[in-house]
Amino acid sequence: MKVVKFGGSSLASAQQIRKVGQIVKSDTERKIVVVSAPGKRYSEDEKVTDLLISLAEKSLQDQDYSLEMNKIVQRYQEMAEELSLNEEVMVAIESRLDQLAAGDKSHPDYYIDAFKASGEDNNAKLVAAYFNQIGIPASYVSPKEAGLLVTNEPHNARLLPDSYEKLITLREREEVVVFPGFFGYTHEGDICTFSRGGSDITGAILASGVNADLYENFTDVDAIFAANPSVVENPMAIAELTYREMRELSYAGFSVLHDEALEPAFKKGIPVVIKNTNNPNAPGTTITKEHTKEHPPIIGIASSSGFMNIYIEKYLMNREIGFGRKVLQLLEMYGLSYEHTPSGIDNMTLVLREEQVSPSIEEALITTLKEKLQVENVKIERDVALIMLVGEGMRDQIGTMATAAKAFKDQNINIDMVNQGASENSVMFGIQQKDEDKAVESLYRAFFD
Ligand SMILES: Nc1ncnc2c1ncn2[C@@H]1O[C@H](COP(=O)(O)OP(=O)(O)O)[C@@H](O)[C@H]1O
Ligand SMILES: N[C@@H](CC(=O)OP(=O)(O)O)C(=O)O
Repeated sequence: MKVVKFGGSSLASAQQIRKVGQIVKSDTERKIVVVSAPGKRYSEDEKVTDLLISLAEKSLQDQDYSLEMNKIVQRYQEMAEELSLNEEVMVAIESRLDQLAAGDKSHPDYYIDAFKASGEDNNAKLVAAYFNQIGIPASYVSPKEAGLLVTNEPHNARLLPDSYEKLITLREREEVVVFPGFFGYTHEGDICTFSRGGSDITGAILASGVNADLYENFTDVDAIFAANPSVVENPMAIAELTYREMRELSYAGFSVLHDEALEPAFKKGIPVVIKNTNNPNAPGTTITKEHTKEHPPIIGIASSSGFMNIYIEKYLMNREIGFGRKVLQLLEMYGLSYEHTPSGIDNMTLVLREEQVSPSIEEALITTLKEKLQVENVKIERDVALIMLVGEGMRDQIGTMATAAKAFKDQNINIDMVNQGASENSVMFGIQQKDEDKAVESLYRAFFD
């Protein structure tokens, strides 16, 4: 049995949905189909999820949201008409949107999440109707009915593991299950979505829940490339990579697969294949436990911006028992999560996502570090990008650092921070955001050309 997820780009128009129908029809093992909301049809187009967020925000402020509502309804309407679906589908979609607009606004985050989730929910109803029309017996199944339970964290929910007890029963369905991605229900019955791009997570959860043989993730590229194709021209396609490598690459910017989508598949050892809806015969990229084929020592180069460094200096820091704990406790006190903590003898750098740290939190943090922990120097650097060189083969390769350092030097890029774990699966470089693309291009040339 295969679980198949189709991303927003694969479901953006009637023409794309027809391709999806053919892909599902061509393999009877494709029994569970997870769908995203309609994505972009062309680069300047709007994703339905983004339209739903602006609609909900306007509605919360009692502003006129008719423009967004019309655009959303029109997106589904055009697809339903072109696919010659009967009126029932559009009646259900429009009445759900009206019901949401009239919903409880006393908890804005839940109000927004219910709207966000409707993008996938309505699309699943439409796709199920289309499958039946072309002779694929199918039914829409809601996360509530299937028992997909999540934490009470709007915009950033996580799966509650007891969901698995019920999800296994999806295996018993005769017909193809069409399941909306991106959200689940809390124990209290509220809708909470995963973070953006989270339909990939739903696909992985269902694959794990039903013990699938394969999780196929259909998108709009032939493979995962060794570098982001919008930064490097014609990057090399990766035939195979491990969960560990993919986890690091998707964390650091390979948006083609959500980084949280790997854990459920990894735990059960279910292989994941990335494939192209527009070219389904291309072999795609397989993500597995171990490499089975020959592969280069560096498998990919990813980059991600929006980080900040908090550099802390205190003489004899290395002798002070509990200093690191106290620093991290301070972060906890301000509700901040940290990404990395490279350190020296008398200094420590905290790498954080900068969107969490408002100027007032920054000021309070500096004051507390100086007053409570007697830190001598605190330096803040914003607009930091992280560049990640990933590859399990790096371990047995001499000279990786030398090649990377030369690539940075050739482009006159200053390295602010280097972080390499003992596992030697990856090396991370902190640089200024303005140099991000230049750094990826230069590293790509150094390792792949
Ligand atoms: N290393 C990479 N390899 C392939 N695609 C990448 C990579 N890094 C970023 N991408 C981008 O990921 C996109 C596919 O992901 P996404 O937009 O989430 O698709 P979907 O709509 O199918 O969910 C590609 O179109 C590509 O621009
Ligand atoms: N529609 C949601 C969830 C998702 O996974 O979408 P996509 O498959 O288009 O990345 C979003 O835009 O975040």
